[in-house]
Amino acid sequence: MAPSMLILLVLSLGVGTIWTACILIYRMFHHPLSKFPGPRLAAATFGYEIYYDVFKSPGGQYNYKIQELHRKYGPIIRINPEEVHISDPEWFDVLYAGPGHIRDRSVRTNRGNGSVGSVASSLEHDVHRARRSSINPYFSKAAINQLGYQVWEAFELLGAKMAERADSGEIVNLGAALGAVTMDVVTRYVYDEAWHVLKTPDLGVQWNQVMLEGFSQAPLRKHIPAIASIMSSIPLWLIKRLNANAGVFVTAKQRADAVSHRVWKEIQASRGGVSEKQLDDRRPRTVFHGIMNSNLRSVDKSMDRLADEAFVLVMAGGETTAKVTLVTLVHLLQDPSLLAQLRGLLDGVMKAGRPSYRDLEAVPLMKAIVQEGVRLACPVMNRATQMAPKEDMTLNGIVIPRGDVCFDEKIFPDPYHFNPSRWLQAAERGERLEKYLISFSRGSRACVGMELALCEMYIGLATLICNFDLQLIDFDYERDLATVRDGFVGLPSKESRGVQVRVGVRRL
Ligand code: HEM
Repeated sequence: MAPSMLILLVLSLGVGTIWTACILIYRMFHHPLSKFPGPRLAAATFGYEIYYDVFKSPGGQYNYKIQELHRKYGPIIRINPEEVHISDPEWFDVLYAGPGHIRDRSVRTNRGNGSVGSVASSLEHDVHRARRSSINPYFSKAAINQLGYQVWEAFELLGAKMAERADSGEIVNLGAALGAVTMDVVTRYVYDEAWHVLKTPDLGVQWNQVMLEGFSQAPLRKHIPAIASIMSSIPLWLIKRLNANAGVFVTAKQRADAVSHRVWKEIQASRGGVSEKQLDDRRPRTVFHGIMNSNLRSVDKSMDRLADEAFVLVMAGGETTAKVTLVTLVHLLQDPSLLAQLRGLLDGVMKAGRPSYRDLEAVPLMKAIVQEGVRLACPVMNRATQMAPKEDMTLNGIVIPRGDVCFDEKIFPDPYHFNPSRWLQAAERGERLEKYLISFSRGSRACVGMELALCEMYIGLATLICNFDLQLIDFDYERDLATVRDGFVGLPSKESRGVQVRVGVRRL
C-alpha cells in the first residue's frame, strides 16, 4: 500500500473513532434524555435493543427485556438513544390528549412494514390525519354493519369446510383456519376480491406459516430497513428456490399490487364525467375509491401509495383478528361450563338466521368474553413511539406502553387468567374498565379496523361455538399459543404446532 494511502486510512480511522466517541458521550451525558435511568449501553447505542430483538433467542425479546428494566430502574426509563418508555396507564391521557395536540411518529416504529406510503407509516401528524380521514368512512360502524353479510359468507364457508373435516375425521389447525377466514374477509373488503385462502386444500396451513415467518422477520426489517429493498430486488424465481414460503408471500404481494394498479387505472380512466355515484354503481365501494375521491394531495393519490395503503390494511387486519379469535376460543374450549352457559344464550340469537354483530354483542356474557379475549391476546406488540414536537410534555421521545396496561395487575387482578366476569362485575359497579382496554390503542392513531375485527370475532365465535364441538388435540398452552416473541404482532414459540382440533358437528 502506498504511504499516502496508509496515512489517509489512519486519518479516517482516527476521525471516525473520535466522531463515534463524541456521539456516544453526547448520548450518555448531554442528550435531553440523559437524565432518565436505564442501562448506559441502551442510552449509548441502538445495538443494545438490536441484540435483544435480533440476536437473542428466540428473537423479538426487547419488549420483554423492557419489563425487566422497569422492575430494576422504575416506571420511566430510557430504552435507546432516542426513546423513553413509560409504564404507567394514566400516561395515556397525556399522550392522547385529543384534538389540537400534535403527535408525530418515530420513523423506527413502522419502517419494518416496507410500505412507506401507508397511513400506518405516516410520520407527520397532519399527513397522517389527512390520509386517515380518507379511509375512516370505510371502517366506520355503519360501513361494517353493511359488510356483515360478507363476514357471514366467509364464516359459513369455514363452517362447510369444518363439517367436511368432521366427516373425514381430519384434524384442523384452528389458528390457520381462522387466519384463512380473516384474510379472505379483509382482502375482499380492501381489494374487492378475496384471496380465497379458505379454498386452499390445507385450509390455510401454508399461508399461516408464510405469515408467521414474515412477522418473525419484522424485528430484522425494523432495525435493518434495507432488507426490504434487497428482498424486492431479488427475482421471484430465486426467492421461490431459496424459500418456498417467502415465494408465496412475494407472489401474493405482486398480485395485490397488480390489483391496486388495475383499480387505480380504472378510476383514473373513468374520471371526467363519471360521478362517484356512478362508480359505486359499477362496482362495490373499495378503499381505493374513497382515497381517489377524497381531498388528499395528488401525491397521496399515486398508484404506488394506494398499493401500500391496501397492503398494510390487509397485513394489519388478518393475523391480528385471527389471533384474538383463537385465544378466546381456546379459553372457552378449556372451560366447558362457561362454554355451555354461552351456548345457552347464543342458540336463541342464532335462530334468527344471520344475526348482526350488534345483536351478538347485546348478550352481556358474549361481550365480556370478547373483551377478555381482546385484552388477553393483545396481539400488536410493536412499540408505537410518539413525539410531541410543539408541546412541552417534559419528555421528548415517548412510548405507548401498550402491553403493560392490559396486564397491569392493579387494573386487571390475576392478569394472565381468562376471566370474563371481571367485565360483568365492573359494569355492575358502573366502572369503565374499557378505558384500560388498549389492545386497539387509543387516539388518532388507534386501530382503524377495530369495528371490522370485532364484527369478525362476534360472528366467527358464534358460528363455531353454536355449530361445532371442538376438541383440543395434544394442546400445550405455553408451547402452542402463549406469546413469547415480538414480531410486530405477538408470536408463539418456534416449537408451536398450532392449535389442532378434532371437529364434531353439534346436534341441537
Ligand atoms: C383484533 C384485531 C386487531 C387488533 C388488536 C389491532 C390493533 C391495532 C393497534 C394496537 C394499532 C395501533 C398501532 C400503532 O399505534 O402503531 C392498530 C393500527 C392499525 N390497524 Fe389494527 N388491529 C386489529 C385489526 C385490524 C383490522 C381488521 C384492520 C383492517 C382491516 C386493521 C388495520 C389497522 C391499520 C391500518 C392501523 C394503522 C392506523 C393508523 O396508523 O392510523 N387492524 N391496530
